[in-house]
Amino acid sequence: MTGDQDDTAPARSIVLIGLMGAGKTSVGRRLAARLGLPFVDSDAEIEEAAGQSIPQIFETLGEPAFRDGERRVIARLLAGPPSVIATGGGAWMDAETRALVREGATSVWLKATVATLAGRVKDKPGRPLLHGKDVHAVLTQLAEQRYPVYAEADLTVQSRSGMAHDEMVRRILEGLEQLEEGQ
Ligand SMILES: Nc1ncnc2c1ncn2[C@@H]1O[C@H](COP(=O)(O)OP(=O)(O)O)[C@@H](O)[C@H]1O
Ligand SMILES: O=C(O)C1=C[C@@H](OP(=O)(O)O)[C@@H](O)[C@H](O)C1
Ligand SMILES: [Mg+2]
Repeated sequence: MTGDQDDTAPARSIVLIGLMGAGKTSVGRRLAARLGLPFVDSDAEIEEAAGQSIPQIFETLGEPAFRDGERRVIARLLAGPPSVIATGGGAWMDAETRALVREGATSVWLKATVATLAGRVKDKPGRPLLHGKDVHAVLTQLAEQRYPVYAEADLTVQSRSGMAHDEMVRRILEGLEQLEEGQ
């Protein structure tokens, strides 16, 4: 063991899913550092490939084109070395993506209440689905559509308002360990 790094890095990628504000990006980066794995974020990869921000992509190319790019980027990331992969909140709703993740990675749903999520993402730019909308109402509707599908993840970890990022990392590591023991 060196520093904060864990010497038992998993052989498969870990794919973080969940609604906007769940912590996929910020907790994912810390989880990767803890496990000594590369961290990748599908939104950042799409932005780099397109040379545009997520809001610009939605505006100029439209959401269907974004979803296409998202599916392709995640397939490419899954074909690479084991990593912690933060996805965008809608990625898991694609059946092809779910099948690929099931085949080659471990999926982790970062679950939180709409109130917690809304508190984290309101007034933050960069999420076109929320821009100029009633954030609580949009998240409530997305939660209704998506939570039953997110629930198919290999592991669910509850995030609460005010919970430190590192506490989430600890809970994820604990859950992954239990998952491994049960296999
Ligand atoms: N467990 C947490 N505790 C405190 N703040 C958090 C937590 N998880 C996320 N946040 C904050 O919420 C915001 C959104 O998190 P982010 O990682 O971008 O979520 P996602 O990628 O799932 O949309 C960030 O400002 C982040 O620091
Ligand atoms: O939930 C969604 O459909 C989206 C979530 C965003 O990522 P985060 O979940 O990281 O905010 C980003 O992919 C895009 O704005 C669409
Ligand atoms: Mg994110």
